[in-house]
Amino acid sequence: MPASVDSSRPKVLIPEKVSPDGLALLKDQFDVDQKPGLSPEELKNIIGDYEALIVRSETKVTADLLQAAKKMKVVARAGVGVDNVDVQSATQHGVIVVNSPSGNINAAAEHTIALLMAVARNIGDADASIKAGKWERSRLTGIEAKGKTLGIIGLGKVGLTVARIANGLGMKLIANDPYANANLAAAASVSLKGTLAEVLKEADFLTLHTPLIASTKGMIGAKELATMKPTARILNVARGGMIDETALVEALDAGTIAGAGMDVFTSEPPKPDSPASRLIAHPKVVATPHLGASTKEAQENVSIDVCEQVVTILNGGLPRSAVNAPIILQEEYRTLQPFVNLIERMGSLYTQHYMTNRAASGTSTKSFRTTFDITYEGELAGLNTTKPLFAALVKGLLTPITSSDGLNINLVNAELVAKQRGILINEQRSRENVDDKPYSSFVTLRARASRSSSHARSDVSRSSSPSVTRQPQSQAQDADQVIQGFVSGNKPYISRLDRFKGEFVPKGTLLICRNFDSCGKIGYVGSQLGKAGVNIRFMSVAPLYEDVEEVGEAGREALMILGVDGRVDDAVIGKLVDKDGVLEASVIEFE
Ligand SMILES: NC(=O)c1ccc[n+]([C@@H]2O[C@H](COP(=O)([O-])OP(=O)(O)OC[C@H]3O[C@@H](n4cnc5c(N)ncnc54)[C@H](O)[C@@H]3O)[C@@H](O)[C@H]2O)c1
Ligand SMILES: O=C(O)[C@H](O)COP(=O)(O)O
Repeated sequence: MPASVDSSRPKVLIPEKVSPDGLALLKDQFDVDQKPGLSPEELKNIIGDYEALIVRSETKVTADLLQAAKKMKVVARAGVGVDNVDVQSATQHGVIVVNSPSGNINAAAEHTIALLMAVARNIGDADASIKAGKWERSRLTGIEAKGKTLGIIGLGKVGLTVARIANGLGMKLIANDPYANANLAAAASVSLKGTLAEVLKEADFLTLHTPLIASTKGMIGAKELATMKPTARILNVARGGMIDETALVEALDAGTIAGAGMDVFTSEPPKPDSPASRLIAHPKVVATPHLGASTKEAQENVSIDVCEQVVTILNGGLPRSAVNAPIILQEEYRTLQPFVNLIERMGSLYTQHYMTNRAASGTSTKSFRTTFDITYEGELAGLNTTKPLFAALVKGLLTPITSSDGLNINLVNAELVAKQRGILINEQRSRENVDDKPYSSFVTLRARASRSSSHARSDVSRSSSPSVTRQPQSQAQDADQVIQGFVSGNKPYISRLDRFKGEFVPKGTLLICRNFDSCGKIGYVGSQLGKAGVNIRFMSVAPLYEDVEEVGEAGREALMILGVDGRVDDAVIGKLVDKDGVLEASVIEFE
């Protein structure tokens, strides 16, 4: 019987143009139907026959479509962004969504360099001019890349690749990425700057390579553009929405920014008369229609990557890049889920408390932590596998600083992701007796100070986004950072945060303040939050872990942990961190 009419073979539908290199991997085992140009209605009518769907960015995989996809096991996105897939609905239907987070890195980096050169040498303008029959040599004089400073915002996979190519062009490289790995940056000849402002001030070319997340949305607006050199040129091959398009058009008009190379826009394709359309039409702008990933090679890579994953899933395995794959397998769920939950929250608390959303009085210092020790004590030490706990830690550390579609950590890929980011995680087990405690297992997460990182036992290494920490004034700059927790009644508790002990549940929005342990501090914080309309749900005080006599009166501090409803914005934090108030405050969001 010919393969195509064997009704027992799973069926794969491809309603868009996807490179044939990956599709060849499917054809031995599955019936593959390529049907470009289907209307949403036609797609819905036939989707019920298929076990797998492979798309790029054009097909809208809606909740309605997934409802009709009764046999569907996997939706594969041949690229990174899954904005066109209703991932939540897929999860509800038990459909795994996979993507290809690395297949188009080089293409995006090379496109950035292409735009840089095009902007430097007026290529778009010159091309239009000569095609119009003109010969304008002096008007179109450009500048060279060699010797110029390239400011890179976001030194991840694409940013680092851009840096390596630009290094070959003789450019001076500077970058801002609070989570960048200092070793990888140094190896690429990039000098890391502590603030975005420093990069903006020095850059001759500025290129953006961050995900579009809350902290990067609108990160380059009128205020930031005003601090740049009037000769500076800006490139964006990441995502629309990070640059205020109206402000950029105004700066180009005013001559306070010299040019721009844009591949991505707030609305795609741009609506007529939108700020994106005005930017594209600007004579100082070279624009491309989201072509960063559109090379033959990148399309082959992403096609092979996702088709391999479709084969794995349809054969009952776990994919390497699932957007919504579980961290734990069904059979381990009951034992491990509470600890997966705890450890993911400990990782998230680490990143948010030490690296983001933190304000402190006085001068703060940033430090990069990439070596972690995680110790499992009590019953947990006897587990056959700690892989899900490891994956939960990597996920917790990285999720607060990555877009949901850029990094999908699961059981299969956690180790690889950690390795790519240069994070070392040493797992240790201790059978210390916890009989006298209200819990059976206990977890300690220790971020090593750089002085001790060279002694790290690297039995497990994974990636992590490097950390920038504003350290507490009273904490030695080279002290380890410690978080401890346990599970009781299936609920996660944090029991130690650095030098402070006190139990709290890592849930909802928490405001964590460090203060001198003196009268009036709780009242001060309560009154500032009250004025800002922020409701306090609960409050817990964590005193020093050490003997107070050892730290002396000056070091007598405590933590206040408040569960709050409502937004604690920078203005409120600014009021809290005050001589009458607290020494430091951070806002932590848990799902
Ligand atoms: N135009 C295209 O076709 C195309 C193709 C591929 C990737 N992309 C986009 O390029 C961007 C980068 O992709 P990637 O694979 O390098 O991602 P990545 O996750 O490897 O790197 C992102 C980096 O940004 C850093 N970062 C996060 N928040 C930051 C902040 N507030 N300030 C400075 N740095 C911050 C992270 O620490 C990380 O190092 C993404 O937006 C991705 O969607 C676009
Ligand atoms: O998300 C991506 O992978 C890139 O932005 C490219 O998307 P595309 O497949 O639509 O070119």
